[in-house]
Amino acid sequence: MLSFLAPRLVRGQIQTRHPLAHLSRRSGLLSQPSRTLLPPTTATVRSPLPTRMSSNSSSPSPTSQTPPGASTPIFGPNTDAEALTRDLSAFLSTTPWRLSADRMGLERHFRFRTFKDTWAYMTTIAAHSQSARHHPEWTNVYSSLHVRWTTHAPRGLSAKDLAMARLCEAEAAKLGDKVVPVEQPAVAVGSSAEGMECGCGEAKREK
Ligand SMILES: C[C@H](O)[C@H](O)[C@H]1CNC2=NC(N)=NC(=O)C2=N1
Repeated sequence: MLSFLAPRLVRGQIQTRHPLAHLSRRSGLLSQPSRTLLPPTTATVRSPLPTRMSSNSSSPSPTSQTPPGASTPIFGPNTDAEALTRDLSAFLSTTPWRLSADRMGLERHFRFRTFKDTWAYMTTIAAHSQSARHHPEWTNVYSSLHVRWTTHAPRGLSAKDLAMARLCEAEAAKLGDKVVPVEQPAVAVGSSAEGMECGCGEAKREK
């Protein structure tokens, strides 16, 4: 029985995770992942990128039908799909960033030591966003932050999203242990605070 094809129920949401995803996370051992026959879900897609990516659709719209390759990104028009696919694969296999469930965004969950650290990080990213004229979709609850990069117009994943996700990663790396390692949540929380572990209960009084 192909039990690994069965969706995993996490907090009432369906999660699709390639059974060998752990092999590909850093080792790159799984270069040709098999595709599941599952429709896109509201959960973060954790499968590594297939080698064949979606084309530059001018009207990307996730359908209710099973797509060929549920984890292929949906790029915006005028995107160099080949180059972006290559760069994305490298980025996703070396960082906690994930392709979002609608396949049009990159997202990562952060946890900081304190609210002050979180706020400072958001201020830094906000300033970069203003300069780059590309703005995040993000949700903050106390010291938790969920960041998603997608391009609204024209709709779809673009090189700008990857550039901003890289920038977020670089800024977080500068903060050292002010960024707390955290499992990426199975449930995408970009659209609401649901599922965000704020860490309030564990927090000591901030200065
Ligand atoms: C004119 C201005 O550059 C555009 O409206 C920008 C603003 N910030 C943006 N941010 C994001 N994430 N996607 C966009 O399409 C976008 N468009």
